Amino acid sequence: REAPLPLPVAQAAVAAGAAAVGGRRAPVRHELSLYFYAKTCPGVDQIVGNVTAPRFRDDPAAGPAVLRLFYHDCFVEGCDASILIAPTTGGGAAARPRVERDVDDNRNLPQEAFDTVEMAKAAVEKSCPGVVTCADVLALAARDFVHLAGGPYYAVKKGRKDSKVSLAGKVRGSLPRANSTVDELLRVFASKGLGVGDLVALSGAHTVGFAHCAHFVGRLYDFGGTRQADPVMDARLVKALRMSCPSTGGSARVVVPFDVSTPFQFDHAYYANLQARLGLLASDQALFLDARTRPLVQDLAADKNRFFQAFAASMDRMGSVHVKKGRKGEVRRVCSQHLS
Ligand code: HEM
Ligand SMILES: [Ca+2]
Ligand SMILES: [Ca+2]
Repeated sequence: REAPLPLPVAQAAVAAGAAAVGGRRAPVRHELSLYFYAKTCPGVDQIVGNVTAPRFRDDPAAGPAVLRLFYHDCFVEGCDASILIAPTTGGGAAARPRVERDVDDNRNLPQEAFDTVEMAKAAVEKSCPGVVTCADVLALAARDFVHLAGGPYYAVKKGRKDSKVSLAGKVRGSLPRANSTVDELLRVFASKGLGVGDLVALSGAHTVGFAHCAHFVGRLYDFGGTRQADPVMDARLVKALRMSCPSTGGSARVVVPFDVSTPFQFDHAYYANLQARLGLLASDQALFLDARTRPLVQDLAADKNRFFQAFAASMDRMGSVHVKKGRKGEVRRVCSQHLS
């Protein structure tokens, strides 16, 4: 298969997301419900949809960015909108408490993702003031963007409370890195109650969106101290990526697509790319190299519908991680600020 190279180089874009392949059930957590707002805000899905659809049209980069935001929320202290709390300003940098967004792993989450959630929340507040949480709005918006990009439409359960805190210290160890091994990926996912099927399916979110050079440049010039490119990466891809990402002196703003064949379409091309050694991050390509995940990659590469089903099921599980209920949480009015 000829992959269309060289790659387009776009200016900074962002996103988040992933899916899961069948198999193991996550442990039962707090129960969310499709009908949580049936009496208090029955139109909530529609209201959010009225914001996400025009956003996708006007600024397609907001889609992957919001999907990634949802993932970064759920993996740190559960799906509680803790990621949305804005860094405080003034009072001197040393004095202010550091929030999740202050941590390196979250710094390049684009502002447009936060703005999109804030717009959807504002629309919901107009119809149902003080009722729907930011955590639920984020889950709905992520679903919408998957669907708008051509992915599956799945029902989103609701009833998450927003967090009362956002602490920088909670991020470390909760998010895998671009060079994580499959062992590490599995360990982090397991700590959220997610299994190997979830890891493979949710990683399929990298069928859309872009990454900054810093996350994969180590594979291009000096892999493991060899002064060579990662031998696993397709040589044409190495060449194309080197054009976008010089070994020194490149722009920190350059981004390249995860999926060289259909970067804007939510399809199952990600998995065929892994088979063709066109995975961008080491953590992506590793899913095809490891015997535990390779059969799942092959399975999803072969069947788009199976990927869509697995992704939807895993998004449901990821969206239920450590959900807060009752007085353990709040319903924020503005997603970037706690109530008090
Ligand atoms: C399995 C472990 C994962 C690792 C190591 C990982 C790592 C990364 C990295 C390094 C980037 C590039 C960020 C940048 O340079 O701006 C990225 C982007 C992205 N991630 Fe992941 N990710 C993982 C799982 C997930 C999951 C579970 C989802 C969602 C379900 C997801 C959705 C995305 C999306 C959509 C983007 C593109 C963002 C954009 O274009 O704005 N990722 N990821
Ligand atoms: Ca969170
Ligand atoms: Ca794609």
